[in-house]
Amino acid sequence: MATENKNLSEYDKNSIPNAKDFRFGIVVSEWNDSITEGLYRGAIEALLENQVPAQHIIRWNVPGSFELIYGSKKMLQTQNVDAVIAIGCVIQGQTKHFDFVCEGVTQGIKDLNVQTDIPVIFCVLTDNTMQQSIDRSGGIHGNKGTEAAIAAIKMAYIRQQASLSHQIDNQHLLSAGAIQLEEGTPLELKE
Ligand SMILES: Nc1c(NC[C@H](O)[C@H](O)[C@H](O)CO)[nH]c(=O)[nH]c1=O
Ligand SMILES: CC(=O)[C@@H](O)COP(=O)(O)O
Repeated sequence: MATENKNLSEYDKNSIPNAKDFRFGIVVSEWNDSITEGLYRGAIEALLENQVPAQHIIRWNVPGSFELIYGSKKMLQTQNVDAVIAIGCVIQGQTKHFDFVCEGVTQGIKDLNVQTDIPVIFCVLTDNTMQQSIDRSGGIHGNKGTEAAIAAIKMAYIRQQASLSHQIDNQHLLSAGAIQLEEGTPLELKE
């Protein structure tokens, strides 16, 4: 279904997990900043609307969308976050550069999701015209930043539940004597 048939800002508020304890990193590209600032506003408003404390949100700026890869990697490596939102806007110019930037940032963010344990949300517009970007960053088609923030909350929750499930499995295996901890290994179930 194309974006024109779906408002990017609409979501079922009853389907959103409690996000008050989650921490989020937001990496924002400075290219097309009139658009990326609109995407950021959509994201921050959705996070705050879902009880994420402002002090649980860390923002870094990078020069362009291609740098979202490195910025997101360092964010998740050095900051205590449960998800990262990568915000950018790539608009077709006169050359093939658009294709390489879009493919590069897409593959780079995909790689971060494969190679690390922190979800990185792809909030990068890849548009033919500035008007298309305006329409998707708070215009007639809603705000992709809102969509990305909701995705970030849901993925942080999935990560949390997966971790808890794994710890409970280990506890059961320990109790059944199926596995043993190395001497001195503390057993603690994280909240
Ligand atoms: N043309 C756009 C760019 N280009 C810049 C690259 O993202 C990158 O910063 C540069 O190649 C140096 O590594 N970036 C955007 O985000 N949007 C564009 O439309
Ligand atoms: C996505 C880009 O890098 C592009 O907007 C740059 O414009 P041009 O292809 O005209 O150099």
